[in-house]
Formats: sequence, C-alpha cells, structure tokens
Amino acid sequence: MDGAVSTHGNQFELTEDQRAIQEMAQAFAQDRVAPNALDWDRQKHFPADVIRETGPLGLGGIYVRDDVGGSALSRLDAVLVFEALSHACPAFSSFISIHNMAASMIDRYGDDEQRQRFLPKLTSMEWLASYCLTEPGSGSDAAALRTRAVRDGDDYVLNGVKQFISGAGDSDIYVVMARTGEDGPKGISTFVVGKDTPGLSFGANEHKMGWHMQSTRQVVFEDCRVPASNLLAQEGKGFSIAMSGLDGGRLNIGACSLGGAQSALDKALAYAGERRAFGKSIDQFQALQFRLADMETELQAARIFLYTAAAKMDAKAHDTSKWSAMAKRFVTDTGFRVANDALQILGGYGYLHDYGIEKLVRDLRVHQILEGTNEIMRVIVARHMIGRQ
Ligand SMILES: CC(C)(COP(=O)(O)OP(=O)(O)OC[C@H]1O[C@@H](n2cnc3c(N)ncnc32)[C@H](O)[C@@H]1OP(=O)(O)O)[C@@H](O)C(=O)NCCC(=O)NCCSC(=O)C1=CCCCC1
Repeated sequence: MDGAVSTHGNQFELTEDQRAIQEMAQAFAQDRVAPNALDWDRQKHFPADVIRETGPLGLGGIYVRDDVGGSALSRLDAVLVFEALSHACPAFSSFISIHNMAASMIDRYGDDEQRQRFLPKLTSMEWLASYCLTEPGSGSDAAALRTRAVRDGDDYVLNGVKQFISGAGDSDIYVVMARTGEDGPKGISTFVVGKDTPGLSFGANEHKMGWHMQSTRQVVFEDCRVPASNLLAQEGKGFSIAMSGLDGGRLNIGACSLGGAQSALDKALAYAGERRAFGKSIDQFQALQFRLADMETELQAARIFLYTAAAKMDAKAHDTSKWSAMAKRFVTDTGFRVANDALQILGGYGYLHDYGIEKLVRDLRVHQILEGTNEIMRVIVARHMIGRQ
C-alpha cells in the first residue's frame, strides 16, 4: 500500500487556486509523509524535521494574515490541506492543525507587538505550538478549569496542570487558558507561554491507542512566571478565545478524519479487486459491493458537509459554531465507521500493522473524543436550535 492520494471527484466547486493548494499538499503527503507514517507510528517518533518542512510551503499559518508570514488562506483551503495530509497520516496532519489553531488565536486576538513577536517564527515553523485547555478535572466542562494566573507586578504567576496536551514537550509555544478571576467562563484568560519559561514542566508521554507519532503529556505550571505582555486580549476573554479557536479546530479535525477514511477506503477498494475467494475477486460479491457503495456515499456526504461548514466560517455566518459542531460530529463518526469497515474488508490482513488500516482506525477513533466529544457537539447544536447559544 503506497499511500497514493485519491481526489475521488468531489462535487464541491473548487477554484483553480484551491486545486493547486490541494495538489501541493497531496504531493507533500505522498513524498514525505506516506512512506514514513507506519514507522513513526511503530517507533512513536515525533518527526519534527518533516513537520518543519511544511513551514516553507505556507502551512505553518494557513489562515494567519500575511504581514507576519501567514498564508492568509481560507478555512476551506485549510480543510483541503488537512484532508490531503491525512490521507498519508491523520496524526501528522492533526499536529499541523493544532499548530495552526494556536497560531491563528495569536493572530486574531494578539496585539501588533505580540503578533510580530510570535507569528513569524510560528508561520515559518521554526517554532511549533500547542493548545492547553483541558485539565485532569475538567474536559467537557471546560469553564471549570482551575489553573490559576495571579498578577504580580509586570508578570502573571501560573500554577496548575493541563492534561492530554498534544505536542507537549516538543512544542516551543503553549497557548494556555488560566483563571485570573471568578469561577466560570468569565474568569478565564489566555496566555502565550514559551517552553523554556522557568516553572514549566511536562509529564510522561501517555501510552495511547493511536496518534503515536505525537506526544501527549501533562503540562505543569509551578510558580511559572509569564510576562503580562503575553496575555492575549484582556483578562476574562480567555473562554471565548478558546471556544472560537475550537470552532476552526473542529473543522480541521473533521478534515483529518475525512482524509484518513478516504485512505482506508482506497486501500479496501484496491484489496477487494485483487483478493480472490470462491473463484472470483471479492469485489464481485454483492454484499461487498453494497458495503463499498455505502462507504463511498457516506464519505462524499461528509465531504460536502465539511466543505459547506468551512465555507460558512469563511463567510462569517452567524451560526458558524453550530455548523462546525455538526460537521465535527458527523464527519468524525462517518470517518471512523468507514475506516473500520475498510479493516473488515481486508479480513485478517486488515488487523496487521503493515497494511496500514489498523493504524487509521486507531488514529481516527480519538477524533470522536477530542476538541470536544461528539456528545458535546450535540449539546452545542441543540443549544443553537432551541435558542440558547
Ligand atoms: C459548549 C461548552 C460545553 C459550553 O460551556 P458553558 O455552558 O460553560 O459555556 P457557555 O455558556 O456556552 O459560554 C460561556 C461564554 O463563552 C462564549 N462562547 C461560547 N462558545 C463560544 C464560541 N464558539 N465562540 C466565542 N464565544 C463563545 C459565550 O457566548 C459565553 O459568553 P457570554 O456569556 O455570552 O458573554 C464548552 O465548554 C465546550 O465546548 N466544551 C468542550 C471543551 C472542548 O472542546 N475541549 C477540547 C479541548 S482541546 C482538545 O481536545 C485538543 C485535542 C487535540 C489537540 C488540540 C486540542
């Protein structure tokens, strides 16, 4: 299985520029990611060098403004990139997506000085970035976070623990939500913290089911002194900043599921044409044809849905958060189902690491949990429907 990229003729009208972006990301995925993805997974290797190669391609700040080195592209453009990269490795693609989410939060909410200080190195990928919201005692109920930041002269002093942080220990920059005021969402603020800040440390790398090529650790703050000039926007704005970052991140994660599931379907289709049983190739059996047809149909529906949600965000539609949540839920559930069905088509071979499908299933499973569980996505959608936003 060579990880060849299929565009599978989606019906969404893409511009010539968008096709060029898509082809650039597909070529990079095929040349630099696909040949290594299984090794990275097996060795739990974080390929910082290959990740950094995406900087000069403009993927370090895909939707960051261009005065600080960003590519100033659209959310739909970004979705095309993450979909293409995920065809080779969803875990690789999702790290680039997290980095972009963090960079775009600094671009959107930072002042000029902060943008100039952090973004050129983030967009070039000289620095990598992580996003720190979840804590050991608060996941879905994000506004219950307890990491505290107390103002002391020209600094804030941070104490607390962040949990399940992707890229922790490898990233250079951490965008951290911490409590500066009252309980609940209005007491939360956002800080940019450099890796070398005294008082910042990292836990052990978690043993996970998938996403092996990126580390997941606790981030620990012990009297960690951060300059007040690293506060994004104003005190109390942190929850909204975190949520609006996730509105975009959820589209990206949907794209990572889409690309991974397409890769699994492509592998299953190729296998079904080659594998013979009872005197014919197994793709001649109607039971398998029906399954393939359902996988193709559901994946194309997910693709159109995701592209539509991205276009809504580009158009700054008032119900962007609802569309992001719907797309994240629908595409990640569909992607996992399709990848799991693909594994079934390969039978015993699907269960072997070398065929690449069990890795896709493991990688895609977590997309139904992170960046807001799919249950929380339903909460967000329902609140919009009944008028409680
Ligand atoms: C939806 C949710 C459950 C909502 O909470 P509540 O009911 O406490 O808060 P509520 O009353 O809804 O709102 C408070 C204020 O906040 C504003 N705001 C909300 N959404 C948004 C938004 N989308 N944009 C801007 N502002 C927003 C809201 O307007 C309100 O302010 P206001 O009072 O009006 O001034 C929220 O907590 C959530 O979503 N959890 C999932 C966390 C979750 O997703 N982690 C994932 C962690 S990250 C992760 O998993 C990663 C994994 C891999 C790597 C990257 C990260």
